[in-house]
Amino acid sequence: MELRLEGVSHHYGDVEVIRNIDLAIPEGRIVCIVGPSGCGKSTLLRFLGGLERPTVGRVSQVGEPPADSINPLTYVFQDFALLPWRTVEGNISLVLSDHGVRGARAEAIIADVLARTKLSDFRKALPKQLSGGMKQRVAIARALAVNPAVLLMDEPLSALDSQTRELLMDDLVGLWTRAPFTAVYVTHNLAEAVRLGHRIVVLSRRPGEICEIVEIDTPLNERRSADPALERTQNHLWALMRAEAEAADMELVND
Ligand SMILES: Nc1ncnc2c1ncn2[C@@H]1O[C@H](COP(=O)(O)OP(=O)(O)OP(=O)(O)O)[C@@H](O)[C@H]1O
Repeated sequence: MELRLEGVSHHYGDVEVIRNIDLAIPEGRIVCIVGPSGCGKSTLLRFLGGLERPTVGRVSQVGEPPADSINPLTYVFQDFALLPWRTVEGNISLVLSDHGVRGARAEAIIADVLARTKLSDFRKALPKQLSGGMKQRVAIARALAVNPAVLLMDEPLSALDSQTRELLMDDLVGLWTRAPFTAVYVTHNLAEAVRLGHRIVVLSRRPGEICEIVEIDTPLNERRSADPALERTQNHLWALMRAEAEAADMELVND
């Protein structure tokens, strides 16, 4: 299933936050959205997930979600959003039972996603017993459990230290390489974007318009952190964003 934004603009009251966005999220690809604070990245993600509607324009789903998809559009948030009183498996079983999936089918799904996210030994742990990286693995496992057509990820690694971010990026690359998924990945971090994005959408400061869409052909599992071509792409992205980020900073100060 593909997602499309066509001619999307949005106002909150008198404030124009998004202007004239046309964007496709192709099946089996990770599309990163980068841009300065307040440019409308999370708002776009809410439109894509159907949580909110744009003032102008169309958000559409093209094609069908996988037949066994339990929740076609699933979010992963920066703050993990785990229930502290439920174990790792309890957090995952809850979203399954919310969709009527229980018993042996739920057990099989939970075992599968825990194995894929290297959490099998932690199924009985409570969130407070886990590091930040492990908590985010649980959130990713929970999202994968519903076999989404599109994963909507809002700064999923921002709350983590840099080493943990590296490990989680490796995990996401491994997960995608073994079973390609479709994702929209909002981030401030350009290193994450060039590591994980097949397509990187650079937004201007508010109102967010598309400055450029950068495609990266290097397969995800061949991308290395010191790769000169990726560094060039990252520098190019930063050159696009720098003036916008500075101007956005000034706007925040003056708000
Ligand atoms: N529900 C709302 N009501 C009014 N204004 C809103 C609402 N949600 C977001 N905004 C404003 O819309 C603009 C875009 O917000 P959004 O959170 O989408 O930006 P962002 O690019 O994700 O920001 P950041 O990078 O800081 O997370 C901001 O100016 C924000 O204050």
